[in-house]
Amino acid sequence: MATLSPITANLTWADAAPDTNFWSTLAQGLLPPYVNTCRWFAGKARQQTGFAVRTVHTISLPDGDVAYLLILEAAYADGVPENYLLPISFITDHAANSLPFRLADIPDKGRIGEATLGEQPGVLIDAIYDERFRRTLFTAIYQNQTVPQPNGQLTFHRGKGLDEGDDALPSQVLPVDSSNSAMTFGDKYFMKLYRKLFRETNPEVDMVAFLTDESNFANIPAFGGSIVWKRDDTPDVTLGMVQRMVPNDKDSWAQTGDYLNDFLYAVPQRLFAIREDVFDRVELLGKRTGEMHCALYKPNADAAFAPESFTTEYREFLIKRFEDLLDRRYALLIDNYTKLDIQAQRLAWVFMEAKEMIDTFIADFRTRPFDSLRIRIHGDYHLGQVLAVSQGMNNDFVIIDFEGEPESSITERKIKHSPLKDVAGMIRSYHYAVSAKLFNSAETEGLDPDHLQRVSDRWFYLIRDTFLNAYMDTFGTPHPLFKDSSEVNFLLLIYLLEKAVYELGYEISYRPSWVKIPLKGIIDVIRDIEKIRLSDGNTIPDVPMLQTGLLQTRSV
Ligand SMILES: Nc1ncnc2c1ncn2[C@@H]1O[C@H](COP(=O)(O)OP(=O)(O)O)[C@@H](O)[C@H]1O
Ligand SMILES: O=P(O)(O)O[C@H]1O[C@H](CO)[C@@H](O[C@H]2O[C@H](CO)[C@@H](O)[C@H](O)[C@H]2O)[C@H](O)[C@H]1O
Repeated sequence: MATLSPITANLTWADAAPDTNFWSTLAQGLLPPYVNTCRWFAGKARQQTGFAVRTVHTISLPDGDVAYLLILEAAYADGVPENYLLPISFITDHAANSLPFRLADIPDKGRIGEATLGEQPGVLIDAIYDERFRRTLFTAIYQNQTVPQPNGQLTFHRGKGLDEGDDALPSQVLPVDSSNSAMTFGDKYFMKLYRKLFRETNPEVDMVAFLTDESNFANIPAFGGSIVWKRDDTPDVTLGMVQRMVPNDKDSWAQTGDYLNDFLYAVPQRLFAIREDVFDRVELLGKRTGEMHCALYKPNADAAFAPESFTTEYREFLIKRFEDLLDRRYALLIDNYTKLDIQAQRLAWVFMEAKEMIDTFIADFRTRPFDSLRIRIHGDYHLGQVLAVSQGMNNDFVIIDFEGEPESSITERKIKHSPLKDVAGMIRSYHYAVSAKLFNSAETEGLDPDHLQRVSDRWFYLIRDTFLNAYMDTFGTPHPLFKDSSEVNFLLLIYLLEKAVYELGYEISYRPSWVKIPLKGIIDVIRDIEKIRLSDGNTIPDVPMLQTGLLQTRSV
């Protein structure tokens, strides 16, 4: 908890909702330092100019107390402000012992700060750690409630995946650190509260509904309901979603980490060891990824999901977005350059020096003929988005988190792309997995970094090609979505580069010690672009395969 002086106000917590002075004191005092410690807050690396509580929704708790759903605006020196959802409860010292949960169990990251309100000392907490608040949200969904608020209404919608009789399940907060907050109910349901908010419905709800209702895709959790803030003449804002809980051993990031342990232990002995079942798992994930894209490819679907070609509009959108992303990343790198270690600084230089070449490569995308198709995709596909399931599904995978890239606007997240963007996401993730393991483990301390890099690359290329081959095999020929291997390779390079450049910002903002991983990913693509660059530098007639050449001989 931030060690700031407690705030004091004359009002009682129950009367706080309309008191703008109180919220403004909070937004200028306790909230900024607190929010800056939260994993879900994406503005840490930006120059913040202030916070403001824009809306306060009241949630009445079963014992007569209240919690509030704050819409907190974060403003920056550059760019538009962002809005975040912050549920908040006030636990008085007096009431602390009679609650259905123990204050001592709330982790520091859930404690906003001390306050004395109406002469009652206590602590302000993130309400997800308040069992009464969690229960109230779930009951409201179960009962399809609509709760009027001074600014619109909160609509709780119950989906098909929620069973009768499940209205009073014990709940807990999942200890995962990610862009949103996760809670579970009776180990049967999973609720996600979205943190960064947009003036539009969240694409995750559309995607989950389409994959369940239109395609019967079995490898996602069934839809259990949603929480939406509705106002007249303003687009709906999705605040949360419930899905069936998938009993999973771990996500594929953790599972790949386990497999990599075996690999890691062999490295100091100069052994290159990958178990056969690692390849089986990677192949299965390639197949499930292909099946997810088949399920999203419905030639007769309505406009939101119908396949589209590589129109000029899309190309211009992608180019503009990429150029903006690059500009922001170069600026972010310059601002944070001195905080990087020497190795990261070297990689950052190579990236900055390749700017012109990258610009030319992107520009080629403007005019290059493309006959491949675009569809709705997962959008933020990586190993952490795939749960490894053993119970009932026989060591299979379940794909989650269809929210898209946290940094993109919601409108952008609904734009159709080549599914190779997801494929690139997973390839990047394998690169992350091996890099994080080999370069951050005690077992490899003191080993020659160049040797480690070679070993890491070898693992990565083998796994990447195994994944790609299994993915491609899922569709049969001719491929419904990709015209030929040259288009596949060009698109993969462009999406790999875009993803790694995106990740660079993610790491600078959230995990500065991992910045080297996406930088290395960027440099790898730059090397591939260098290979295919023609002396006249204008167009690339045929794009050869990345590194190992497996795709080159494949027909698609
Ligand atoms: N349906 C589910 N069943 C069980 N666990 C889940 C489910 N959905 C998500 N999780 C767990 O919660 C974590 C966060 O969920 P995710 O959808 O990725 O949220 P975020 O948008 O915050 O990244 C996942 O990594 C996974 O461990
Ligand atoms: O919070 P989300 O799951 O929506 O996604 C964000 O966080 C991810 C990290 O948790 C981030 O993924 C990056 O790190 C992963 C390892 O932790 C790695 O597997 C991914 O390849 C890498 O992109 C993701 O980019 C971000 O959007």
